[in-house]
Amino acid sequence: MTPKTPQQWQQVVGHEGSFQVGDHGTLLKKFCEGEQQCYVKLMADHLRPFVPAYYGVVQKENQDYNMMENLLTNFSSPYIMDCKIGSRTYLENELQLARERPQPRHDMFEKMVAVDPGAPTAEEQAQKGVLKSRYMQWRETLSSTTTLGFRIEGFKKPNEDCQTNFKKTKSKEQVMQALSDFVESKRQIVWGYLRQLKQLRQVLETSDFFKTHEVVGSSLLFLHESSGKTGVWMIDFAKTVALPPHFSVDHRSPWVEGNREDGYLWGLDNLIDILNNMLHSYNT
Ligand SMILES: Nc1ncnc2c1ncn2[C@@H]1O[C@H](COP(=O)(O)OP(=O)(O)OP(=O)(O)O)[C@@H](O)[C@H]1O
Ligand SMILES: O=P(O)(O)O[C@@H]1[C@H](O)[C@H](O)[C@@H](OP(=O)(O)O)[C@H](OP(=O)(O)O)[C@H]1O
Repeated sequence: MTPKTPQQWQQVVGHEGSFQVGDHGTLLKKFCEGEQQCYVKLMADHLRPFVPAYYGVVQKENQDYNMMENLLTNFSSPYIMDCKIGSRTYLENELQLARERPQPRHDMFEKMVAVDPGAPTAEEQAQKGVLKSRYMQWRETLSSTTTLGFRIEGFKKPNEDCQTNFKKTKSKEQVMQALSDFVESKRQIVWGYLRQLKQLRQVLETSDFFKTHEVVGSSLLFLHESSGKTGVWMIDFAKTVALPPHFSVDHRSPWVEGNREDGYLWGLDNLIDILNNMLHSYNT
């Protein structure tokens, strides 16, 4: 592991308190066994260049962590964006669990009401709670997850606060507007991202890992700096699970319960199309 300096890290979105900055350009994420298994397999897969390097499990103050590469150390003054890829953000077994043991969540009710006071049903209003699966589906349809197969979770520019106000960014035009803001309408940056996303798509089509896994709730982390340097990595495999033997998905077909489709490639196709449109619009 090559020591890298300076050590810097900023979290754009995701659970608070899950991360710690480690030594030598590493990042520690609270241990999740499923995620560990994915990283171990990914280190031996064609996808390896598109994921943070994984260094194993470490313990700190009685907490286990997965230790990985802090991707920000490759950049001096990074612009950072997190896009959640796929047409679905919850696992099929989460739906099953919600049916068997419904547990209305007050925190999710509050988050829902904060965005749209009219969104909860009469029953949800009465119990001041919503099921997680219902909340996640509501978030998907409110944003571009259902219609485009990806959504912008947030971004951060150097010396500015994080922007995370994208829950209602849904139409192609709204998404383009937000992406243009992130890249500050710079042709070279869009071009760099497009090149890397197309490479990623090619590698995904040949990856054994991707062939055999349902990839849900995973993000692409976009990093660039004003010099024109760009990079894209797949992160967050906490809800990426191995498919049963001989079970296959094409990552593009619509999801119906039981088919395990995640819409990952469909979302990536749409994201590439949108960036292509942006590139052409900057020409004129
Ligand atoms: N390897 C990495 N290098 C640099 N930054 C990272 C890395 N992994 C994660 N991050 C930062 O942390 C944020 C959250 O990461 P991640 O999606 O893994 O967390 P999470 O808590 O599992 O999220 P979710 O709420 O989607 O479950 C990302 O948006 C990014 O800003
Ligand atoms: O973005 P929001 O609107 O804040 O909603 C959260 C987001 O969907 C996370 O992806 C999800 O964690 P998982 O991906 O791990 O399910 C979390 O569930 P949680 O509260 O149960 O952690 C939600 O609260």
